[in-house]
Amino acid sequence: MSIEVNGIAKRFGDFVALDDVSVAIPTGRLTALLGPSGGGKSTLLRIIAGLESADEGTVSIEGREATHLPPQKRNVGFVFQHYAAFKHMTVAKNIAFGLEIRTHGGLRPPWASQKRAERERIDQRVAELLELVHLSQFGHRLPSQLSGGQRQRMALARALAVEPNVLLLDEPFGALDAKVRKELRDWLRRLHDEMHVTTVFVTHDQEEALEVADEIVIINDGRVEQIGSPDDLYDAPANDFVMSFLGPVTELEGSLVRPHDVEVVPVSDGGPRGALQGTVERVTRIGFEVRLDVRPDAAAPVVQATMTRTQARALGLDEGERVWLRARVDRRPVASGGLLAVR
Ligand SMILES: Nc1ncnc2c1ncn2[C@@H]1O[C@H](COP(=O)(O)OP(=O)(O)OP(=O)(O)O)[C@@H](O)[C@H]1O
Repeated sequence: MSIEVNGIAKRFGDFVALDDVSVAIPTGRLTALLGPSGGGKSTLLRIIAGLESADEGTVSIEGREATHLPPQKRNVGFVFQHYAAFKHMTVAKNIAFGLEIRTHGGLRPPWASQKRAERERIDQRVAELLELVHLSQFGHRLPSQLSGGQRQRMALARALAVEPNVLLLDEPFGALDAKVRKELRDWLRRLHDEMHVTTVFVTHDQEEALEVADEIVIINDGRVEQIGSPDDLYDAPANDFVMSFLGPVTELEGSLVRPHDVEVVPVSDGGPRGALQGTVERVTRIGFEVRLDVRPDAAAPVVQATMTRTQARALGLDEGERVWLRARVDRRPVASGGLLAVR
């Protein structure tokens, strides 16, 4: 394991931000800390980085006890949502900064020949990093002359420059628009496949986590709800919270089910007897998908079902149509009160 967090507790005054959190993050993987706003994701990441200290518990990085180590001794790279670049330095200089500090602590080496050799080594490394983040032609620009997405890639290059054991990213694409976010997400996955640096990133975006991460840690209200691969979590959620957080859910005969797992058959077609009967109240077309709101005859909440346009057309489904409803898969009993069901 690359990072082991054990029994971490963190309070801000009376407020419990993290409560007995234990997580083991495997080496070389891309792990997402996912959960709703205020759940404690950033606090956990900052404790791993050493930017915040825990009230209880331990952190070890690459097998080394790190609970009381300062951030600069942990060999971690860090990227925030809003990256603070040195505005007056070029992109290349920004990336070189960490390398220069590391090699000679900011002091000039005494001999001219030494200085030249070192300069060449750093320049070469910066050129490699610029290529890695696809910014080769932008090295001479100032950060203000880059787009938001390019700036975040520069931030990643800077974090990677010192060859960290672990890369920690706090909503790295959070401030960007949806299209750029999506591009950077694909790019991060490819970059990770090339580099295999153990990476932990915070996100509140389910799709981002499901698409990019090898492992997902779901954090809510200062606690870990579940840890697993995207498939594990999606197919076998540990509880209603995880199920509802990872995708849409609807209530069908007292159980939670995903709308695309609701089978809808017109009553006129015979249909699966014994299922719930209802009337299609609304048909909404969203891109290739069709969403149906069906009001059951029995006193029960409206059921949502989704299917492709082709399926909807083949079934001839329209508003006012009488239909049978049935779940295609096992369902989860609804938590008391059914608060998580879509109504
Ligand atoms: N320095 C602080 N002082 C007081 N409260 C804090 C401090 N830092 C965080 N908190 C509180 O701790 C809780 C967890 O915050 P944290 O930033 O870890 O959540 P998060 O899951 O990362 O949320 P978001 O997605 O909104 O960033 C929040 O309720 C926040 O208000």
